[in-house]
Amino acid sequence: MILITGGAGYIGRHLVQACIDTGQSCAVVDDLSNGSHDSLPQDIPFFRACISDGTALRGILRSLQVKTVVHLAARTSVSESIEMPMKYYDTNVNGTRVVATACLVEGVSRLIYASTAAVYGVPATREVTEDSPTTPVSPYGRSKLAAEWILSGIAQAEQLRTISLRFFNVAGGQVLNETRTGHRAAPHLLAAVSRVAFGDQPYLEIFGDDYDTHDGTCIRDFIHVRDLCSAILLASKGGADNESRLNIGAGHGISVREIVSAAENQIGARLPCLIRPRRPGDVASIVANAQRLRTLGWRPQHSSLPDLIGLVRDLVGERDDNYSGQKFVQTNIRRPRVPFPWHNTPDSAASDP
Ligand SMILES: NC(=O)c1ccc[n+]([C@@H]2O[C@H](COP(=O)([O-])OP(=O)(O)OC[C@H]3O[C@@H](n4cnc5c(N)ncnc54)[C@H](O)[C@@H]3O)[C@@H](O)[C@H]2O)c1
Ligand SMILES: O=c1ccn([C@@H]2O[C@H](COP(=O)(O)OP(=O)(O)O[C@H]3O[C@H](CO)[C@H](O)[C@H](O)[C@H]3O)[C@@H](O)[C@H]2O)c(=O)[nH]1
Repeated sequence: MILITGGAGYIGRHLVQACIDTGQSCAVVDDLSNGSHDSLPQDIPFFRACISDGTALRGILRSLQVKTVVHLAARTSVSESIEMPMKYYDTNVNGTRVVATACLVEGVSRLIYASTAAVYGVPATREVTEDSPTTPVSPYGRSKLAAEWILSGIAQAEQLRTISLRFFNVAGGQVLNETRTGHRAAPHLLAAVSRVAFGDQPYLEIFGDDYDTHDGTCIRDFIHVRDLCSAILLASKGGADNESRLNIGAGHGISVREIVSAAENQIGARLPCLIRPRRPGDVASIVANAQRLRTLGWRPQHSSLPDLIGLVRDLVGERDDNYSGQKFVQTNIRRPRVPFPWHNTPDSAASDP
């Protein structure tokens, strides 16, 4: 039995589905601060609790005889962490300490921790390996790294095996109709592109086009959430027990502009875009060296650019209400608020279109 903290969130609900698909039993604990119980199958044991409540956690671990915990619950926005750092240290550092303590007391064998590429900060090399320096530039990244340190310290002293999986930019399978399903609109790039494509958001804000990259926009390593889940399941079955930290990325960099252009090609319409100032906490470029993960037999199956972008169009078909692909394109043709994405002037970018 695997207990997934934060299992009602974006990655969590995909992980629950991956468990079901592979016959792995699982349960979820989540305080629903940014998740939705409705997005989980009814027969998955669900406990509404905060990870900082050690008594509740211990009771859940004991009653289900949990042997593996996948710890996803966290505050996850880089920009929010700059505005509200204590919220991040409370949940991400103290919350992880409480989860680890409960695991130790209840005899859990393996704790798999959702860390992040944000622990590397501004990389000195094009690709980062697990041994690259960790110099996070946001409270989010610092809080996730501090939690990694707690876990590696425990692993050296106690029976609990811990591994930090450093997720790069997870994409795909976003919730549509976010407001209707009670999810907060995800700030991630691919989610925002999908919203603009569906007409749920009037335009895409591109945060900075003056970075030192080939097209001036930031470069990220996007990994499809299904590929991410297969890596988590590999670790949950002991396939990464010799590692203490692992990069989980596809291993290739894609710029914000490349994402937008690929989406435009897929849907046959322009995405209205506005160039905004750089977003605090963003780094110009970060790409995983995922060689260690590959050595364990993992390969990305869904994380190529066409696969990632294909989702935008595929989702149009999934949407059950008024959005056929035809209407979708018309929506964008009829309602462009910015005539040509890349040509807005600094003046026009200063105010909303
Ligand atoms: N999405 C990404 O691109 C990405 C990249 C790197 C790392 N990660 C990490 O993966 C994990 C999951 O991210 P996500 O994108 O699914 O985020 P999410 O916000 O969708 O999911 C997090 C879940 O944790 C729950 N939660 C938050 N605080 C809690 C608390 N105190 N007690 C119990 N539950 C709580 C929320 O309700 C939510 O359901 C996080 O640890 C995040 O740092 C995500
Ligand atoms: O509407 C948007 C959203 C994003 N971006 C840009 O797209 C890139 C990716 O931004 P995301 O918000 O999608 O992702 P981040 O790289 O900021 O962070 C994500 O990946 C990190 C790991 O690399 C963290 O773990 C974090 O939880 C997760 O949000 C950044 O350059 C950002 O400025 C835009 O231009 N417009």
